[in-house]
Amino acid sequence: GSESPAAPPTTAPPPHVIIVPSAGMGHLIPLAEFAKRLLPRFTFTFAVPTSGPPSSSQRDFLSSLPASIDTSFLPEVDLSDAPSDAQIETLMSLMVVRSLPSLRDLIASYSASGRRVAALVVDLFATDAIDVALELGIRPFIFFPSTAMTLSFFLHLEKLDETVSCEFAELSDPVQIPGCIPVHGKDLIDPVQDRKNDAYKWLLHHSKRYKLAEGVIVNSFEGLEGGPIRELLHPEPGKPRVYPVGPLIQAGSCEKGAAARPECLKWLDQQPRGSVLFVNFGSGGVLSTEQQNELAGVLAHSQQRFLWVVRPPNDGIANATYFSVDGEIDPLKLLPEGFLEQTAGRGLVLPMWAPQIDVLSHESTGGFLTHCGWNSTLESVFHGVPLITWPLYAEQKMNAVMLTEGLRVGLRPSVGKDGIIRGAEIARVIGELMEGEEGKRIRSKMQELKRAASAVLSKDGSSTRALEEVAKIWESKV
Ligand SMILES: O=c1ccn([C@@H]2O[C@H](COP(=O)(O)OP(=O)(O)O[C@H]3O[C@H](CO)[C@@H](O)[C@H](O)[C@H]3O)[C@@H](O)[C@H]2O)c(=O)[nH]1
Repeated sequence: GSESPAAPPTTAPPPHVIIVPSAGMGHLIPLAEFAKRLLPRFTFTFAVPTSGPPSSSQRDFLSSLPASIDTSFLPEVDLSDAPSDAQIETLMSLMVVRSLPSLRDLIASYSASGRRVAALVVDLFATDAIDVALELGIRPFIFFPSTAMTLSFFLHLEKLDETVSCEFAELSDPVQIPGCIPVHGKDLIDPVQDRKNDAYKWLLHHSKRYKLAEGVIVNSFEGLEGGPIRELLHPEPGKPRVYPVGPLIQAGSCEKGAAARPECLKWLDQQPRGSVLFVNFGSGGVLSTEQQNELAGVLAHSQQRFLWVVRPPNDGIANATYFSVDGEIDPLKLLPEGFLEQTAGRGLVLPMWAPQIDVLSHESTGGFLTHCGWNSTLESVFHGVPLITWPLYAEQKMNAVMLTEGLRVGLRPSVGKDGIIRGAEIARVIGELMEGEEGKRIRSKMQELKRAASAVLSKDGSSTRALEEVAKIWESKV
């Protein structure tokens, strides 16, 4: 009897992919959607750099993901030496750089256990992690959670830096980003507004490193951003390959009729079709006290139905709740006196957070006053909701320019000389969007984009094909 039973067929585990996000829900959410689309062909680990305990929103979100997308919070790094006025891009970048040794250990532990690590996906401010991938023979990819326009700007920044000597906001002519509508320097992304600041140096540093990646995955599609995407897809030496895979957005979580359906959705069920204005400034956006009161005044004195996610105002920084939305103050207490009584029934205020996808996909929602974060924008496009663009920070002003002057799917209120959008102007754009002729035109243009968004995600759509190309590369051995 030399015959031994045949070994049972073993299926090799799927290749593994490590994802390095930089801080903030706006970066985690699209990365997770991206990973979900590639199950079960790959398994994933989020290797999350930290500088303190992760926020509960971050934890809850990561632990709600399918089992084959797991999380490893990298050991806390110390950022206490960073200047107290360090900008968010500086902090995010430092956090990644200081987490590289533990990232290297984590990847090595996978390789040592015989798992093939097929790719390292880093997000826009985590390009330093590319060095670890190159060192360990793993394919480096960048996931760009923002617009193709911003990506085009990143790739063009080195040249701008060499040719422009003043601050960009001082340029009299608008800046021409390849493939994009012209933008005034003051509308470019925040970290380039002060070229002496470390945030600018970091951005320039990252932008020069994009060519080290084997590919850049961007959460957009040609029907939305034809100009920059055609430009980005055009091969040129020193330019990374770009894969437009968007819109990657979350699906709603609250079934109609479900027992645990949140109150705000039950309230929406009672409202007329397309009648409610949804007001929300992303995962971290806050208004100044004066600005918040101005908005509250309009909502209190108009007849407009609304659903408003209210945060404690902040007079210093517009992204005050970015790293955490675990607030201690009840923001409803900070609204102008009498606001809740005046708007009862017609309006609903939610402290801190809303099930945004469920709100945007609800038929009662007829408009979205947004800070123009790219996820919020894509979610609105996907559900065909027209916009009032109210950019606050990061690349949001660029997004607003694209949405209002380029695509014309939103109205942008003008900001006064003192930096405040006054009540009359707020009332004008709300009235125009919800009732006016321009609003009708915007609504129908948004419906066109909505159809284009589902087409690119269909079986033969361009985003499905781009995603498939990425998967094929990862499945092939280095
Ligand atoms: O009450 C809320 C608030 C937010 N969200 C979700 O959180 C995400 C927010 O993302 P986004 O709209 O992109 O805003 P930010 O969190 O501000 O995103 C950061 O990251 C984006 C992608 O890079 C950039 O476009 C933004 O400018 C930047 O601030 C979206 O999926 C929302 O649906 C909720 O579900 N409920």
